[in-house]
Amino acid sequence: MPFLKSPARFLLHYVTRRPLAFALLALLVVGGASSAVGVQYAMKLLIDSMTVAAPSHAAVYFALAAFVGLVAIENGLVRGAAMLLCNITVASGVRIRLDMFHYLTGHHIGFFQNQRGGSLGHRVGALTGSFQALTHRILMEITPPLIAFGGALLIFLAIDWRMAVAITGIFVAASTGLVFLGMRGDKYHKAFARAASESGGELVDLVGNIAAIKSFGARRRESERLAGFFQTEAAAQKRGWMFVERIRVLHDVALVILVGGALVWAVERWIAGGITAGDVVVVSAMTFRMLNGSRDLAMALIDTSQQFSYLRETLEIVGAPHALEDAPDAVPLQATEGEVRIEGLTFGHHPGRPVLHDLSLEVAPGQKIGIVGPSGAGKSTILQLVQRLHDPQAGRVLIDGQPIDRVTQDSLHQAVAVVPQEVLLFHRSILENIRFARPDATDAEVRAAAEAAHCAGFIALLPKGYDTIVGERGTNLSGGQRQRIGIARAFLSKAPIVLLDEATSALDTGSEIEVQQALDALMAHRTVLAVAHRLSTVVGFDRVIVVEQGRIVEDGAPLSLLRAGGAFQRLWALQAEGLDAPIERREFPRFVAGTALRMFGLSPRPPLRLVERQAAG
Ligand SMILES: Nc1ncnc2c1ncn2[C@@H]1O[C@H](COP(=O)(O)OP(=O)(O)OP(=O)(O)O)[C@@H](O)[C@H]1O
Repeated sequence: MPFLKSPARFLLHYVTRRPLAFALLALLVVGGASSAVGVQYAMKLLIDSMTVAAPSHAAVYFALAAFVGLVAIENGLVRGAAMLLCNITVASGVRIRLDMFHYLTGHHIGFFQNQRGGSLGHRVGALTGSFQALTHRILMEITPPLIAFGGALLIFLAIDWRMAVAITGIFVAASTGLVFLGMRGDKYHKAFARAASESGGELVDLVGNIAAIKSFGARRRESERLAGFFQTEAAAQKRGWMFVERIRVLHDVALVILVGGALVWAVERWIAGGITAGDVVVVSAMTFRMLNGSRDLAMALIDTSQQFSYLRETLEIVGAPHALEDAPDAVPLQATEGEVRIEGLTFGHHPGRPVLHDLSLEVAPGQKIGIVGPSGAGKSTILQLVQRLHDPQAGRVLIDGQPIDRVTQDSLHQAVAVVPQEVLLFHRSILENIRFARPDATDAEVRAAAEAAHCAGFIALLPKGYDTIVGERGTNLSGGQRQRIGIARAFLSKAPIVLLDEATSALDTGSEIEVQQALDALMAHRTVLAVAHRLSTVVGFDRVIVVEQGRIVEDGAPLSLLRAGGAFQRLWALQAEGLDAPIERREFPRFVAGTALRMFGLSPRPPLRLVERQAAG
């Protein structure tokens, strides 16, 4: 999307999407502003026709008709322009937000981890506001005074060229002076924008963490903290606002002096017989209008420049190039069997600090493979690379023989269902949340998926069954229930490959049994890669790989690995002994006795294991 690179391109892109509407709008604006100039001239004609020695009624009525007619035309055109502008910008606002949402969601997952979600959403919404403000300023606040100035110049030239020169000088000096002064206030406006964004972000953060605030009884404390942000914002807002008001005062003083001066000059010229009474009226009215216009023009120019810089900043963030694009010749993945092949993967989040080292793995269709190992070994990273959430520095992943960086990301994600530790739910009904996995699924298919995932029982007990709204992020459901909704989604997606990332580790034993039953049903006839901390969950798997420091150190059937006396058996022994739990949770006397025995070389378990565990942990 090259139009995301600069504010001017952005504006032009959305203007040229509706060329006829914007052309008509420009015509209406120019017509309205020209009619306003015509009104001034008709006023002069009217007064002149009334103040001649022998007024002609026909000439008076003609001038009157021209005056009234032009007033009507001006208002009609301006109102028409405003209505058309409303229609165009509202419709463009919908398009802009949809385009931005589409582009934003194409960003790499790491992009979102480094941004505040609320502030990104706010920026996407604000782009519409910027487009509307800019089109309004340019068409309704900058173009009319410029046309009024051009028209006035012509009228003044017809009356007295010296006045034309004087008024041009004044107009240009007043506008540029105001713009110059106004730009000096830019720092205040930027400071206000920064403070407003910070306090807005704080507010969103607090509302999002309301449970923590309540559980720590921190309402008062947090509201005092928030007050600090609001006060900073208010002070910044006041500084910017008062700066503008002071400029206005300056301008008003200049306006009184200049209009007064122009009027005195015009009256003196009339006394000298150089110009007519109509000329005096039009000179004073035009001078007043132009000086007022110069202020509006200057304010609009300042505002436009601020909107441009805000737009530029937002486009730099939202419009940053996508780190992970579909290849230009990407085709949809044809995943029928569900074979996963990982070839020589080397990957690190930071260059020079690899998390995975030349890791290879073949998972046959329908095979269930458990991935175990110490914390930080790179287990979840393997799952992320199979989903192509990152591109590796070396190596590749193939699904049914197709390299995943040669297929479309959407088709890849449809073929790979993920059940994470924390299932993310939308503030929608249960039915919609499950159907999220496959929008064209019928109600019956959604219900069948829910049954298969052992959800039907608890859904039946909810106040509105499948139509119950789950609350933001699923807060109205228990952890185990959310997990089973996640499993129902995976059922519905019909993906041949399932990735489980510690799907049961956050659950209590009761919930775990229910979720495990749902998972067992899900895993049947699918290829499964499951990261597990509780080793008992992978005992029934076809294979287990042990990952340590980004390398596979052991690979085999769980029971044979248990007998092999290697890494898996060590992990198993540690877990069985509870040594991978924090010391304070362990049975203290047993720990002390065990340590004493080990000190005297009497321990049935070599102390090396403890040392290893501590080193790994
Ligand atoms: N977004 C990230 N940016 C930088 N480093 C990261 C990021 N995500 C993970 N890491 C690092 O990559 C390494 C592997 O992380 P990974 O989550 O794959 O480990 P894991 O084996 O799944 O651990 P655990 O069992 O604790 O979940 C860790 O050292 C971790 O700190």
